[in-house]
Amino acid sequence: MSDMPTKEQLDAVLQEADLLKTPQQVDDAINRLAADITERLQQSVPVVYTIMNGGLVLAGLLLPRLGFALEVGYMHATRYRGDVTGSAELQWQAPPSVPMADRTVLILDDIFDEGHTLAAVVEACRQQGAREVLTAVLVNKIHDRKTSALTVDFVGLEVEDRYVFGCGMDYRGFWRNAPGIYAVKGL
Ligand SMILES: O=P(O)(O)OC[C@H]1O[C@H](OP(=O)(O)OP(=O)(O)O)[C@H](O)[C@@H]1O
Ligand code: HPA
Repeated sequence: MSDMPTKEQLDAVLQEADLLKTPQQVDDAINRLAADITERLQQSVPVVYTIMNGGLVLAGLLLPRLGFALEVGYMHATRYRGDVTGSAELQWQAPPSVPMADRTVLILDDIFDEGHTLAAVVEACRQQGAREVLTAVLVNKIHDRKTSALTVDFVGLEVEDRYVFGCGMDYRGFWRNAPGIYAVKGL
């Protein structure tokens, strides 16, 4: 990955970006996710795993809206490592933090793009003996380059085929904290 961008460059990225989803649209989507997940999982006492770093914002906003007994864990798997294109190989920087044998598992992530990351994580959960593995993402990116047959169980929002950031998603490691969902100018 290239050198760290300057503050001026980072500010310009946000200023020039296209706002695809407002903070209100994100909030409404997370309410819908919470209702659908509650209906499906409220009896299951699941382990809810966040995939770091991208899933962090979704987890923080979603978990308090789930009013049933659950356990929380995290894992850090990365394919992009701060770049805007993914490498073939998934790197595990932190393996799953809570045992999942014979449990219902819900995986939270920010974005389902080409699908490598979530497919690999779901496979890892199955190998560790999870009884059932469900997935939830804030954003599904619409294109025909999906690399896995995985169907995400709970999707908050759909976005067009551009490089997006905000609400957990980064541009070169930055702007995960942007409160809406933005597309980088020219990408
Ligand atoms: O569907 P895919 O094409 O596999 O892309 C989606 C994944 O890419 C991002 O992770 P990244 O590897 O950038 O790590 P991060 O969460 O630390 O940003 C994002 O958080 C997803 O986990
Ligand atoms: O469009 C994206 N934005 C941020 N992170 C990502 N990881 C995969 N696709 C994206």
